[in-house]
Amino acid sequence: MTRDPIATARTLSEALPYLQRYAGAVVVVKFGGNAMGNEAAMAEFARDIVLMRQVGVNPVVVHGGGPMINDLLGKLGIKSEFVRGKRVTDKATVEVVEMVLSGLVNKRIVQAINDQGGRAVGISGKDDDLMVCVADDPELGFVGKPVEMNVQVLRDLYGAGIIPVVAPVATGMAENETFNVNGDTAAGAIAGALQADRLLLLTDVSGVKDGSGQVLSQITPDDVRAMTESGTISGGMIPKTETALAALEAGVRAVVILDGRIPNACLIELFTDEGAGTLIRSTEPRVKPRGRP
Ligand SMILES: Nc1ncnc2c1ncn2[C@@H]1O[C@H](COP(=O)(O)OP(=O)(O)O)[C@@H](O)[C@H]1O
Ligand SMILES: CC(=O)N[C@@H](CCC(=O)OP(=O)(O)O)C(=O)O
Repeated sequence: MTRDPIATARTLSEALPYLQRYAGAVVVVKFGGNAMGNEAAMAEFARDIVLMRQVGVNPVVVHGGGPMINDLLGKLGIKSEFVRGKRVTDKATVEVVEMVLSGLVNKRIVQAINDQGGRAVGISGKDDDLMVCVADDPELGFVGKPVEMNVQVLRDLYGAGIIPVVAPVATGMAENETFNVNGDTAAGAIAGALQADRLLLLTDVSGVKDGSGQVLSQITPDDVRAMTESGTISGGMIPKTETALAALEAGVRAVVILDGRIPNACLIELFTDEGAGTLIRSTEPRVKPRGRP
């Protein structure tokens, strides 16, 4: 590929207001299992995260790994089903979930970030009691609903220049209890507790689509409620938009649902005029701020 050095320099120059705007910001990024794709996509994601850290953003990565859990459950001959976008989780399943999320997937992301020159440390919701849960719904078994968040460990990590990578597995109120937490739910709870500037939910669709299949560039919580009522928002999009509304309620400034499979998705959203995906925020129009606030 031939590169135009003038265009490269211009791109960097145009990013200046956004670099200034996001210096010191806390950005929680949910990396879904479907967005992880192949090794190249993983490396690309890791590079974006390292670049964010390099320009003074404090990224916190929260990951999923549903397809990877399905793989191991399949090999072990354990069946599992989903109810309203969440996996019904019995004792055998929760052990597999913890193995896959806290082990395989978490360490794969940590390694990818470190390979790009970042300093990533992988933890789960159990570490330092980051996320304490109760059962979400008796029908779902060991699926957790976060009720107590202890996010100081994340502040300590990013304060020291480290990129925390969080597996959505949590501890319960009783001793020796383990909960499987939906990755979107975990990311929203963490973003809310940190009062994050942005929550980016990376998935495998280009954003929230309207009835005719067009991606909407910005919607309000009222739009989300109306679209859920009418059935325009359904399936796996429900936990995402529910998470978005809860996060906004908790004080997160804006939530973006975007396609993690497109190259440099996070950078496009944070550092370009166009942005990416669907921004969910209360009322203000999608006008990117110029320079320091
Ligand atoms: N209005 C909508 N706009 C976009 N996607 C939607 C909408 N309603 C339902 N969906 C579905 O939600 C899915 C995304 O959720 P999911 O597959 O659970 O993502 P992930 O695995 O990244 O968490 C899309 O693939 C799409 O099929
Ligand atoms: C309760 C629940 O559904 N937990 C999810 C956790 C992983 C996840 O959220 O993965 P994605 O983001 O890749 O979908 C699960 O067991 O699949």
